[in-house]
Amino acid sequence: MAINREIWTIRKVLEWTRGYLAEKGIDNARLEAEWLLSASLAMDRVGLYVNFDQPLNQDELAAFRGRVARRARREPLQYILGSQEFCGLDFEVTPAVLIPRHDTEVLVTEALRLASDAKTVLDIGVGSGCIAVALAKALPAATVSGIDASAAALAVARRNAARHGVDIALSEGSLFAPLAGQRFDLIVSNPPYIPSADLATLQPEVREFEPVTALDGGPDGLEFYRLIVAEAPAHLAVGGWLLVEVGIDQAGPVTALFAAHGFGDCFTAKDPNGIERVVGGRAPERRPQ
Ligand SMILES: C[S@@+](CC[C@H](N)C(=O)[O-])C[C@H]1O[C@@H](n2cnc3c(N)ncnc32)[C@H](O)[C@@H]1O
Repeated sequence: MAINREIWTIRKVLEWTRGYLAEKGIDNARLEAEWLLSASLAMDRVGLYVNFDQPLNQDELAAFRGRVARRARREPLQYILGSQEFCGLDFEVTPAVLIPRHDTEVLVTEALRLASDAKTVLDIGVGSGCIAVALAKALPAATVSGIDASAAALAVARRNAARHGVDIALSEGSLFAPLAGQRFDLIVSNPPYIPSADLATLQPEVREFEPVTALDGGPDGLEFYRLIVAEAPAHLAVGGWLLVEVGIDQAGPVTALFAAHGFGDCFTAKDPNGIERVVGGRAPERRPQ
């Protein structure tokens, strides 16, 4: 796309970009080229197909080139486009937040299956707000709270709550620190869970662009589960549920943590790829004081 005098139609731009992005190691290069061009022309993908022979003007080419260059450096498509769909809702994403993953939707599904009568809900590590907003939409009578250690992530969560017309009580702090004395019917969390030594092996989109504070789960990846499972009983109502997302091969050790802290009705649930993705359990019985 360097020769200025050439005529670059939508068809030609897409063909060139598919090849270029594929060379840079990007799967689904054609589809990504279409998303990037759609954003640059403010035209949906069907529009691209029906206007294949339309030439791009210099401004359109410049805007598109900038986006392609970012993607070629392996910046995630979602940060370039500024959004990601989750549970059928469109979320703003910036480099301050983890990009919502479809695998996480099973956490929302299980929470709604088990605790559809929850009146008070807490999401620890709220990030973009995807889980908290999806739960708030599905449980309009519930009061939903979210905690994150990152002020920048909370700003994104606040905009996503406003975008979807839900009220979420957002607080900055570590785990349960801002919540002394508060109890919830349902606590959910998708905490950082990548073992520290594995961070360097992640694909560049994740390793170089997503916030490390959303990924690093300590030496064995289980650091946050130890803290959350130990502290959750003091913040769960009688019969309340704790549900956490887990990484590959973590369901066993995390279930053991739940059992060691007296949780009942412990279960695991798989994501659509057949990987154990959620561990849950009910608040341990409270001993008389
Ligand atoms: C894996 S991301 C999950 C984000 C979002 N809930 C989702 O599922 O896409 C984990 C989140 O935990 C936050 N976090 C990391 N350490 C924390 C801590 N000590 N207390 C509260 N939140 C923390 C990160 O800032 C990040 O937003």
